[in-house]
Amino acid sequence: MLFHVKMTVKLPVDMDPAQAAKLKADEKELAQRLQREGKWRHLWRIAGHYANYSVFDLASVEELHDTLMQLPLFPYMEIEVNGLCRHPSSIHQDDR
Ligand SMILES: O=C(O)CC1=CCC(=O)O1
Repeated sequence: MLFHVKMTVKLPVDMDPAQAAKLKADEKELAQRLQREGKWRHLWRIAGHYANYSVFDLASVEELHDTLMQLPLFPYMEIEVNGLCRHPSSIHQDDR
């Protein structure tokens, strides 16, 4: 199942810079592992925002929920999710 996810990061302005750097490094490590596993298909910065558009390929809504909750930055993100399905006019044979 494909999910389009918008993540907007809102770190507290008074967060300790070392804590923020650790959260970002941990987030990057997990994000790159999930990309290597093929679960986090796309990760795009939204220009001009501390936010991203991502596409996840996961087995279920439950797996999406668990994956998002594991993200180190989860407590500091606003997350919007939309499920994706094939468009009848799409010329692409697969969904990649
Ligand atoms: O910077 C972001 O948009 C949040 C984020 C997601 C994966 C990552 O490494 O950072």
